[in-house]
Amino acid sequence: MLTNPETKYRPFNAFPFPERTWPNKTITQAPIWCAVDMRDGNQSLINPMDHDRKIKFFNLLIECGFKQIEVGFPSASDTEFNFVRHLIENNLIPDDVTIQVLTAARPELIERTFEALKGAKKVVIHVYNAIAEIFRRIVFNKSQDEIIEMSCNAAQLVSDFCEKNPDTHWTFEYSPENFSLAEMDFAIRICEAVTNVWKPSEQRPMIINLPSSVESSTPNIFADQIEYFCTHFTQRDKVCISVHPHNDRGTAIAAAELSLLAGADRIEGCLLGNGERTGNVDLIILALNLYSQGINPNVDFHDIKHVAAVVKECNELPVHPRHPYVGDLVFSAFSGSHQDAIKKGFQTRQKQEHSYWEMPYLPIDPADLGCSYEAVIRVNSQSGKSGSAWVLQQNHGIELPPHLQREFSNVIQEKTDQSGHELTPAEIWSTFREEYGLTGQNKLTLQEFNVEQNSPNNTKLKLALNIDGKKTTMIGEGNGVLSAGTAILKEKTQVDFRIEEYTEHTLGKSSDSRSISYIKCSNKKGESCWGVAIDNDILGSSLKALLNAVSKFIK
Ligand SMILES: CC(=O)SCCNC(=O)CCNC(=O)[C@H](O)C(C)(C)COP(=O)(O)OP(=O)(O)OC[C@H]1O[C@@H](n2cnc3c(N)ncnc32)[C@H](O)[C@@H]1OP(=O)(O)O
Ligand SMILES: CC(C)C(=O)C(=O)O
Repeated sequence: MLTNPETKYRPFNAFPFPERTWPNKTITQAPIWCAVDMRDGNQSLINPMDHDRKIKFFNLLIECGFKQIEVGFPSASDTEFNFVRHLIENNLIPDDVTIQVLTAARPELIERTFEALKGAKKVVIHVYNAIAEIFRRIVFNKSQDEIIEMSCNAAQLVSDFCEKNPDTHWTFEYSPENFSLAEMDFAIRICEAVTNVWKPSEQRPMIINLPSSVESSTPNIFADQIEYFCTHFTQRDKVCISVHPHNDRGTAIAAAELSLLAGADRIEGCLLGNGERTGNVDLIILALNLYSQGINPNVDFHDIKHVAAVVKECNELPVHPRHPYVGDLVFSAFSGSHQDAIKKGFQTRQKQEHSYWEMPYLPIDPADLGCSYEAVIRVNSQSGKSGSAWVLQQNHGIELPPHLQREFSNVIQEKTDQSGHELTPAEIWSTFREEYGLTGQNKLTLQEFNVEQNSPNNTKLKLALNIDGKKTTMIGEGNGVLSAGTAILKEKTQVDFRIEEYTEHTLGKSSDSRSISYIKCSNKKGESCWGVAIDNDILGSSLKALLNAVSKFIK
């Protein structure tokens, strides 16, 4: 039996901070990014990355334009240690990239970490220890002062190692782990103490990284914590403030964005949000959120499918089809009213005078991420007339007349209702061809024709037809080719019909483009049929479309 939550859980103990200013701010520029996939991401994998997967991930992060990359926890294992050595010894770190490594505040781990870093050009040396009350009590059994002493001793040791390795450009980073669970004044006190040991300067800059190691509150509270820290930390101008949001409540993105309003300069996270438990904040989402607001994120995801494929391979984890910007379904509309709006959006875009992206239901242009427009509309039983019309337009250049869109949509609806499945573009195309006579398997097929224009209002047409396999030649007259054809077909088939609608256009833009004609005929019983045909010339396509429509009246 479940216990009542009120007897088991307590609400987050937020602190009052009415001086907050972040709600009135907006984000105007990208933060400094640090990708921690190869450390925080890696430590959460079922099978941590081996050397080859790490190299692949490192190269991907460089391709995407990350300039700070946490490459590992060198004291954790030989794989981690050797990987860092491999990068340094083989000169694999571009000059504009700084590697970052993590160590706990333990002397033997710090020593091993510096061994791994010998000969590196630029390094962020990142030290952490947990500071929240529950960790002080349960994990360390230490008082606040003892925890400060542990951090400062570690900071001093790090500083000594840096002094001994002056050829490397060092940046210090300190993370008061589980900052967001800690008492704010204690977090500030411990960071002031570490800063006093490190004495940051231009030569030895310092980052204070404020993690929500376990996300435990709503994102506005995290933003308050960040603003409180930034406004109460006495050496704010000497340090870069970084955040490291985890996603336990599913709000890491919001927490990261609000923390930028609250004063953070830098964000640590992972591609696709990999990381401990529910993951770290997803850097792809954050960057593309900025991009779609007209802010240059300073990282490049122009081929998002490639990025996702490498991340999937290295992490051995799947990507959810609804994952923002990346999932297979995020640029696809199945539902009719969405499809209609998107189709109209693309039509409007061809005529619009400005270049801004204004597209119903598509907050970002899929083409900017290397995705095609083909899949923005997919067809199932939730779809409407614009769905199948879009598929024909995108794949075959076909511009269905509005009434035919409606009629074809009913045909497709019947199929999707029956099958319960999506119809692929190939299935939609073959249904269209069968339905409107484009397969060439009709009662009436055209062999040859000849047109004589006797006067502006008199056309003589000679048609060589195949009717149910038998060849017949007939002659008829009318005020145009279609009326002459109608006269011939009425006589030959004994069907009393008339042409209700006729449209044609070229398929493609070159001089040898083919023509497509659409004809709707109705008979005395009030039945109507559409025929469609494609031919090298417009007379051929219109006569064939007529035959295709009339064929349907012949049982
Ligand atoms: C929030 C984070 O993601 S922090 C990063 C966490 N990442 C990892 O742990 C991955 C890499 N880690 C490892 O491979 C291993 O933990 C190692 C090799 C580094 C260390 O392994 P071990 O020596 O077995 O230590 P273990 O992992 O059990 O750590 C627990 C000990 O470290 C202490 N400790 C934990 N964090 C810290 C810290 N930041 N600073 C100082 N001591 C710490 C604990 O109090 C405990 O000490 P105790 O045994 O005296 O009680
Ligand atoms: C080491 C720190 C930054 C960390 O990974 C966390 O707190 O989640």
